[in-house]
Amino acid sequence: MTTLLLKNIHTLATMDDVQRELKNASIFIRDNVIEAVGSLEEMPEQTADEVYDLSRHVVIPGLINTHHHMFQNLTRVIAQDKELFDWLVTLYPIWRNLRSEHINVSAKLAMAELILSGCTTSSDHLYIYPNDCTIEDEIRAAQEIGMRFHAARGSMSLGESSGGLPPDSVVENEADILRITRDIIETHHDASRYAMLRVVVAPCSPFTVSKDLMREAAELARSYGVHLHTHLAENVKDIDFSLEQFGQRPGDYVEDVGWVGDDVWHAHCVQLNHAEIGLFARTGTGVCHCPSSNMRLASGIAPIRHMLDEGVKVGLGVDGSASNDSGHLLNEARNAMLLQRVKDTNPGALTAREALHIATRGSASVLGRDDVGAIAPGMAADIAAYNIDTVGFAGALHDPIAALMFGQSINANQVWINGRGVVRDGHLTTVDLPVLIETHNRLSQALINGA
Ligand SMILES: Nc1nc2[nH]c(O)nc2c(=O)[nH]1
Repeated sequence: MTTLLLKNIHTLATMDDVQRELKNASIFIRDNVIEAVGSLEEMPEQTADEVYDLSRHVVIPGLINTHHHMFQNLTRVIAQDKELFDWLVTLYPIWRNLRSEHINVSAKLAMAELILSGCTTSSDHLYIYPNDCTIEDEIRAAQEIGMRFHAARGSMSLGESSGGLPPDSVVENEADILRITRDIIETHHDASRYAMLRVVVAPCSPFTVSKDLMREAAELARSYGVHLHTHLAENVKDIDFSLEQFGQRPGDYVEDVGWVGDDVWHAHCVQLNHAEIGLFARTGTGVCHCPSSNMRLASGIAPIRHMLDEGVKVGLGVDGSASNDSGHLLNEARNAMLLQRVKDTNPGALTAREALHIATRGSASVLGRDDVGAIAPGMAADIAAYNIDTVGFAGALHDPIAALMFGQSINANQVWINGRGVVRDGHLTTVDLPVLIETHNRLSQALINGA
């Protein structure tokens, strides 16, 4: 057993059930679990195997990212001025040449970027499997870097010739998709508390898979008790496709194929209407909000305030790096807060604390986890600490928690995942970042050049 004591914390946002915010606080950790939170006198021991003085830090629970396409790091800033469908059609032929090494390296790069921003748990929606790519390429990446990971086994089966958006050359056979997804669940899914790896069943979107696959995927997921994830109602073209192809709005579509419930979360949901928001609230269906991508692709502004008021579970996601094109989760929370104010022309539409709540507790609930997202006894030791002696905090020390959201989106100085220090003094401890960046750039350049 090893112990870790974080003490003298300048400001601690616990995000616990009563949203406690503490000054001069301490956290005591045994192995991978938080044992105590409070003053130093309240800790079970006043010292530990490792002790950190965080008197110049604001500390929060590790942020949680509920939607990404990590392979897209290789193809950033392409199709810069296109909406979703045209953007995808530009990129599919480049992604057609992905190989196993691309998936592994880009996932590690994406995870490095997320962790440095203070994110400790991420999902990734990997939906394209050309050549020798497998989801195990990114599972390996998560294990190597030490990130808590929800591997969403995506898929595309509806090629252009069947009325779908992607070219036939990048889609898979549905029987293969279901067989491989079952194998991945059986091999890798860990349902236990503090699990570092879970599997999610995740056909890509209504315009890339058949309704049969959606139905069968839901049955498969439920037979194993794993979560379901897809894209939904991302922009107006997406709604038009649903009406033309299925004669249904997204709400009717997801009800029809069994994709509502507290084991389901949908990315984007920009264009959900009032009735559909009610459906999501009644059924416990979750939403991942991706504000930067929605701005980049001009998809619209998701009605997050309305969703929260109706009781919809809302989490946060950076989305793929080809439509964001950054994977900084703190910045995503900032954009969520600011964008909702624009939507509602209301400076109180989303507060800093609410934005932080979405990025921690909201995201945890969307992923179906009650062991991450808060700093409280019995929770996993996933913690991010930001140095407040920085230019961005100058003048904001009276409220460092608000400054994290309103101010410059900085990187974390220290990050622990499952009790393990993965960022020390601003540097990743588990990967050689300069080497990783160099390898990633070499692979990216060759992929974009069509080599
Ligand atoms: N933002 C994104 N939306 C998508 N829909 C879909 O089918 N693929 C994507 C994607 O990569 N990004």
